Amino acid sequence: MKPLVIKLGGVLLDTKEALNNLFIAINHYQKKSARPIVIVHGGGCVVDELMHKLSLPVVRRNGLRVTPKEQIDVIVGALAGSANKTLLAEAKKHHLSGIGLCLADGNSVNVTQISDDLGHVGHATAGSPVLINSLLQSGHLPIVSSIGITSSGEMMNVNADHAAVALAQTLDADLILLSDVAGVLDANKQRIAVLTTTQAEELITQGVITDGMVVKVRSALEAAQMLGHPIDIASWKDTDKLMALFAGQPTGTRMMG
Ligand SMILES: Nc1ncnc2c1ncn2[C@@H]1O[C@H](COP(=O)(O)OP(=O)(O)O)[C@@H](O)[C@H]1O
Ligand SMILES: CC(=O)N[C@@H](CCC(=O)OP(=O)(O)O)C(=O)O
Repeated sequence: MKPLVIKLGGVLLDTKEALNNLFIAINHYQKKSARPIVIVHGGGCVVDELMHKLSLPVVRRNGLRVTPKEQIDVIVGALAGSANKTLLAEAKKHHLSGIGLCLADGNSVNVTQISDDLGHVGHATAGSPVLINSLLQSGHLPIVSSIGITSSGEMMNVNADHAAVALAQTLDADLILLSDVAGVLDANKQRIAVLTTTQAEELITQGVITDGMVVKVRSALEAAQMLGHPIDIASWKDTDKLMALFAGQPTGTRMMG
């Protein structure tokens, strides 16, 4: 059975009740289904809060955080440290055997620097499935942060949607991108049930899809094309629909590629 990669991020990491509900759903699903789960996470909000406390500037370009050399250490601390361990703690509380990893562990996702302009921001591509598959076979729940390391040993900050796509490719897995919205919304703020590449690019041009959702939508469409099946963008807030979502029902926006 194909593994299921679930991408988490955003304010979820700061929302105790929603995290609790999500892990209840993961626990129930793991008891009911033989399908292994892998979590990939970001934590842009956790990074923003830390930057604010440290009086460091937050600069994003096309949805990606500009990450100067002198900031990569604190960003690694926030994502591979605080955010990763927050999720690991939640897994433990729900009696799930979480293993905290980053993209570089087991060379699961390969990362190269995108450009000097963005600094320590990585482009992610599929790597080796060996480590994560062996963890899944022994009943663990891998929880993977979006921090990667280049072949020359440089730490890179990877957008977590990009990281999730690359990891889903590594594992030939199904992929769900969870966010704080019901799905991709149209100009009237209504959830769009199904979206193709052409429709999505029109909505981006019209300014209906903006900010982080542009990266998410393009990542999902790329993944749908590469994996050969649709990808769902859905809400972590819809607790009662999570089990159905994990089982393959479209509760958010189904991205067709
Ligand atoms: N058309 C759209 N539909 C839904 N959300 C959108 C849209 N355009 C912009 N957004 C914004 O994108 C956000 C989700 O992207 P992002 O903040 O990067 O999510 P996450 O941190 O969960 O990965 C939403 O909270 C919303 O503010
Ligand atoms: C390069 C880049 O933009 N990295 C992201 C990584 C975290 C992330 O993507 O978190 P969410 O999924 O919560 O948005 C950042 O620093 O915010």
